[in-house]
Amino acid sequence: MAPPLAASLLDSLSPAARELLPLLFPLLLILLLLPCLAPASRSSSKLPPSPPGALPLIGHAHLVAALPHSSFRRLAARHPECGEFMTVRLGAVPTVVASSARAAQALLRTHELAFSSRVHTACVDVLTYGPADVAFEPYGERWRQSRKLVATHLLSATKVRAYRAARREEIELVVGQIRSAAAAGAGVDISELVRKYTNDMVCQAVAGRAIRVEGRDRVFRDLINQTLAILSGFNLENFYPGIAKVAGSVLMWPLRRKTMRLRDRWDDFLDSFIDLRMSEVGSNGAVASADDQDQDQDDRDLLHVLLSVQQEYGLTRDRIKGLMANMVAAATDSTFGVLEMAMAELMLHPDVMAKLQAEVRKSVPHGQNFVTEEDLAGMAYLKAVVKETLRIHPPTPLLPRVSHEDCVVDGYTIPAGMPVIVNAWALGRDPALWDAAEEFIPERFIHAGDTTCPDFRGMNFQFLPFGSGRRMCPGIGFATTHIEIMLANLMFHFDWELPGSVDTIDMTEIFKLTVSLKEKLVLNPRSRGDIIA
Ligand code: HEM
Repeated sequence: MAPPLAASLLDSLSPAARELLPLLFPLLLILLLLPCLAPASRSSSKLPPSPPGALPLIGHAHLVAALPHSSFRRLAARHPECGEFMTVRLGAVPTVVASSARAAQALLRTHELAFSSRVHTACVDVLTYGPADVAFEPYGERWRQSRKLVATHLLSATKVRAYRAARREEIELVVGQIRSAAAAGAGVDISELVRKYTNDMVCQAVAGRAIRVEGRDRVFRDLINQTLAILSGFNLENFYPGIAKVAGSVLMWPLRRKTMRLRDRWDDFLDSFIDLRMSEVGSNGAVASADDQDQDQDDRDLLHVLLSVQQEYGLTRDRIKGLMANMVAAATDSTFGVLEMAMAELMLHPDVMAKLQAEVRKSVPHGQNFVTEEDLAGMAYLKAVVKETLRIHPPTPLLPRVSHEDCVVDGYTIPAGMPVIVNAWALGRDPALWDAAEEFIPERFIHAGDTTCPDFRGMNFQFLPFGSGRRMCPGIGFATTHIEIMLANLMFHFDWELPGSVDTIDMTEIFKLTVSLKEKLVLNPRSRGDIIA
């Protein structure tokens, strides 16, 4: 999953390492050739087929461009023998890519347990405190415990409901900002507005309202951006683990130093929250801030809950930090990406936008000037628009797993420890499974009474925006509630136009583990002043 690999590799080297390169080269060559000189391993002959074009040293990396989901689909389509499963070599690492619904089902359902871990590297370990989070923690008892904690105390339907008032407050702020822009005849940066909204909401749910004080929400966003940049950038360990092991201290020094500095910033930031809460610990050992005392139990943020069960669950401080950082990072860009893409698609499809606005405006009782979460229940077209956005633009286009035991899948032997990727983006656009697969047509999700209409809860393998199986996303309810209520209000309050100088929307994507638009989405709002008091 490299940006053009050779260039990134050179960029990542320190000046000293670049000077050493001629000396290191023979060593690198021996390390790279070792697998070729060794007798073929028992299982390698049974790996899925590889597309042609692999080069010495870099394998298929030159064929994988900045949008790996799109490159993998192109490779699979060009070489029919690779259409379901293929083995691509990224640097020295063979990786199995699944590109069909049948292949996804084989990995994520039939052999679900064998593929329920994730690859992690030294950088991931540093940034995830171990790993001590949910997303990178290897499958096992500790992962189960962490997942249960966040599923119960952050992501359950009751908890999501408890943040209804905070959501409303946040959306009213956004609507107010857009209304001011509309009055001034100015454009609004939708990308920035919805990114801030999702980040603020998840930060509040994780660390409480104090997050907004002194611009700390901005610090959180910056930390997430830096973390995603490191995790999605070039890392020698991902492509040449052998070399990284032997010569890593020289070659990886710049990246390790950058990662450690970032981790120090995470530490300072998260420790400040934890210290503040600890200073509020009551005499009975229970964590209760002045704010919390009159808070409903369901309204307590994740940090509060983690501290109150710290002893019972044996949670270390690092684990608490790992879980907090993971929730904010996993929630922000994915949720924001759907809102941004939905608005972009609606602008490109004015007929869909008009139909959605009509549904939303009709569903809100006369005289009411805000779409409430109760109103959402009747909005079938809104839900279809969100689903269609998730189908055609899944914000996490690749589902990364690793096998933790040798496993025979469809006649191929995938050895323990091999990275496996399900290309969820390709599944959602497979012309064999979807009519007019490249078109944005929300109606495909609202055939009245049709129970075959695909759902995104992990059982329809042509539609996996949230993944599938025990590692599937635990944040579905949290995400869809935040997306639906914001989108409905954007449709209710405003009509939308492209800025005068622009005649279409640039849908070019950028990939940083999640996908979003490369250029920010700027639109001109027009207020529906007749409705708003
Ligand atoms: C539209 C928004 C979102 C999308 C499309 C999305 C998608 C995904 C996907 C595809 C995975 C990998 C699943 C797999 O390997 O099968 C995942 C994992 C995860 N997501 Fe989400 N996600 C979203 C929002 C959220 C939110 C709001 C949270 C939490 C507040 C969250 C927390 C997580 C966590 C913790 C994992 C790791 C689960 C594990 O490994 O056990 N996500 N998400």
